[in-house]
Amino acid sequence: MHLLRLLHLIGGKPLRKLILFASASALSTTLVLSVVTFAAQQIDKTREEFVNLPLAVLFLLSLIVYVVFETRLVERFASDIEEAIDLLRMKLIRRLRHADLWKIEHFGQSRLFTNITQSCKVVSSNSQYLALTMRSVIQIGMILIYIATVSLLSCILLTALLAVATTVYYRLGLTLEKCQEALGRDEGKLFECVADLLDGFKEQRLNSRRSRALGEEFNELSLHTVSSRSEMHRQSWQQFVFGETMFNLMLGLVVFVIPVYSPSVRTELVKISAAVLFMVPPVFGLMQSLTVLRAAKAAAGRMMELDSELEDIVEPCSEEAQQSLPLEFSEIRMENMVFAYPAPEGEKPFTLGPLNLSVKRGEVLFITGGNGSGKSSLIKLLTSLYHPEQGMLYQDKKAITHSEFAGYRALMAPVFSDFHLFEHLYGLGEVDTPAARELLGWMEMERVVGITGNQFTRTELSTGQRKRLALVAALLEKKPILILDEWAADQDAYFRKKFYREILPELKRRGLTIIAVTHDDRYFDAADRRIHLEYGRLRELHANREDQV
Ligand SMILES: Nc1ncnc2c1ncn2[C@@H]1O[C@H](COP(=O)(O)OP(=O)(O)OP(=O)(O)O)[C@@H](O)[C@H]1O
Repeated sequence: MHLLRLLHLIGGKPLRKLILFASASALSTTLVLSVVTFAAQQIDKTREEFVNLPLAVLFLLSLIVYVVFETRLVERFASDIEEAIDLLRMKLIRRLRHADLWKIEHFGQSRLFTNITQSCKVVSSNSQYLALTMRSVIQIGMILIYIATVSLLSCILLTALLAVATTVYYRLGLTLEKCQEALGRDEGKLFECVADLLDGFKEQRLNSRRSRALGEEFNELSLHTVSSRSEMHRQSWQQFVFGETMFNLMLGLVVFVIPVYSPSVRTELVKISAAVLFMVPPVFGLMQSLTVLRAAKAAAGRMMELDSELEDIVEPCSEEAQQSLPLEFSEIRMENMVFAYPAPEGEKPFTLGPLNLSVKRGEVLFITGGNGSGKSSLIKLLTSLYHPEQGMLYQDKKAITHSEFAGYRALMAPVFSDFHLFEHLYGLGEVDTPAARELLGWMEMERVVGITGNQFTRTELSTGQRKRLALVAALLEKKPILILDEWAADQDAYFRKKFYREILPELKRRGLTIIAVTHDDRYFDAADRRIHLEYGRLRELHANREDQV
């Protein structure tokens, strides 16, 4: 079972301890039952008027043992399962951090997000039911043994009835689960519709026909959800009524059926009925936990599955085995690199290459080309985030192998076209405050945002402003190569000019190597070299002319 496999992550011992606590708790309840029925019998036999003190003490002791072990069981299980979830979650994040970009792009973000956040929550909030199941099963077993010591026939009949009841209850639970899944799907569609409404709020406000159609769609989906939810409640109630009925049937079996087949048992009917009544909490506990546990089990299964899938998409070389490369270099080079995107059957795949490109230290290189010509893909290849089908990357004479990717990437600080602005400047350690202040001033952002600790004071800004901050963050990394993908596209005319005429030359003067994807033909002369891409093929051009070299 996935939950137990999850517990195994923190070693086998916790499980043994849990079984021990569950057994002690179950044993003490059975002892309470024996003491109560024995005391009742004694009172009936001897007609004593005084309390049987030793029995009362034993009763209290058993109760104390029960409370102590039951509390320890739940506490222990909660902390063990949280520890196991934490281990698995850390493992997932570690794998995710080292995943191959191409594979992660095709993995499905929502699935990753749901599993790492939601599934952990489901397992965490429902898994205490595993402790309840464990304790309930042991307790039912002990009570049945107790009944067997009183009447073997009663024990056999009650066990058979209990087995049938549990099986049917479980099957009813499966139907209920299907209803819950259907409800989940319907609710998902409903939430998508709400998300559509919020994301496209402006568009729907400006178009009343679209707004009405969206409203009608929402009504239809909402009605669907209502009927799915009603069906789920019906099934859930049916399951509950079945559980109660089966329980009453057990009592009926004791009082009306068993005496017919075993007349000698008549004197013990009180004992057996009391034992059956003592079974109420564990039987209901078991039934309740079976339903809830299925959700926790499914969530734990999803996390385990994600773990093994992520194992397949991590880059082949572990973090520990990565070797560093010298930060000094005279050139980085792509040699005969070919990369093809998969294409639908019968269609020609977009192929980049063969690419041969050398970038010298201190050079400003512009990459130009039409939409879809392969510029961003080339950047991903050059930064070793995508892996080619053929060809290699070189740092000077050294071919970059899997174990040197981290060292090679350490040369570069990027601002991608679909950049993410981290509010925290992760990995910078102590921020060089004067340098940060100078950069913010340079980007004309010093009045808008500051840096305290190693965090921007705000990031809710316009796209152009956020890009300026992303450039500040990249420059604070103090890497020798700056990679920019259409950085100036969101800047106003004034700042675009400042970028090409002031910032880039100053960065070059400071010794940075700059590789920039750009469409700004007015400023092509700001580069030392320009390469142009057309349908994945590369041509080298003069920086300010279209003609081929
Ligand atoms: N994930 C993908 N799966 C399949 N094909 C893709 C994928 N991403 C890009 N492509 C294909 O690769 C080609 C190059 O894409 P790329 O993003 O590198 O172009 P680009 O030159 O950066 O374009 P733009 O100027 O529009 O940003 C595109 O024509 C597209 O068809």
